[in-house]
Amino acid sequence: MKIQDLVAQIKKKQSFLCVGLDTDLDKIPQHLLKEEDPIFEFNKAIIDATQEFCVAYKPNIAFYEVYGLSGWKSLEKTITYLNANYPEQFTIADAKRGDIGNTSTRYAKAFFEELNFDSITIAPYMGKDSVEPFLAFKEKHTILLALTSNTGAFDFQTKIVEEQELYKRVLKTSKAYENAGNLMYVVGATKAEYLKGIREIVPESFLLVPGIGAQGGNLQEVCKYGMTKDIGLLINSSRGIIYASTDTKFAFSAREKAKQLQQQMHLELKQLD
Ligand SMILES: O=C(O)c1cc(=O)[nH]c(=O)n1[C@@H]1O[C@H](COP(=O)(O)O)[C@@H](O)[C@H]1O
Repeated sequence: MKIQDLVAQIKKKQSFLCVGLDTDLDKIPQHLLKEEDPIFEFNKAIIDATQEFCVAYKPNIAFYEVYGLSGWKSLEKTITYLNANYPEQFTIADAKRGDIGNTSTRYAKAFFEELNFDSITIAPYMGKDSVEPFLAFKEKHTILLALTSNTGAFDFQTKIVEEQELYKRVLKTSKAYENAGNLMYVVGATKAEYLKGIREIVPESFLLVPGIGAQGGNLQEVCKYGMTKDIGLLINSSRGIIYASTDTKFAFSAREKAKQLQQQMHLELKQLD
């Protein structure tokens, strides 16, 4: 998907919400466990119930890998369902990959070609030749971890390297990569106060912002410092939406949560007009 198409969807739906499909068999409603593929049935119900209020879905791959072959099948069915029924939705494989060049190319083919995701999350630690194989794919997007939402972010990302915080160096250095136009960045909602400085380096790039809801990040704070004239934000919520309730009304509860967030986003977007 092209960025212009994503921006058009955001404006049309008045939402820059990404729903995280971190689907856990221990947390989904128990009545689904009798289905042949409970993970897919859960995802399908959540997608159908929330799609009106969001513009993106982000399955975190760990939640599928943990179930081996059957988990991969559930993931494949989920992305196929999304692409077939809601092709306007931007899809993110939250896989946090990155390796030497030829290996990165295999990861890119797996998620961009075999599974047909629009984007993938990538760790920048191995540098240019580990990231560029992902950037080589046209109309696909590489979402580089910049400043993450967890406390461990302070172990390395905020440390000074050549007179600058490492996450700022990641932003600056990656801007010079080949096909850098395909880059987006992850910035945790719990680090909203850093967004002003981040926008000085990447004024227009789209940011994937996880960490509202369960992790305590604040949507208004993120918008205040992170929003651009073309919005430039995808705000993710996983547990806060998909486990809003765990009874037979789970899909309706998820829809209500997504709707609440969409309404808050609508208010933020009105300020851009
Ligand atoms: O890349 C991510 O999506 C990510 C980066 C980050 O810094 N923090 C973070 O929480 N995430 C992911 O975003 C999701 C957050 O889930 P909730 O806290 O349940 O909304 C999980 O899938 C995390 O793996």
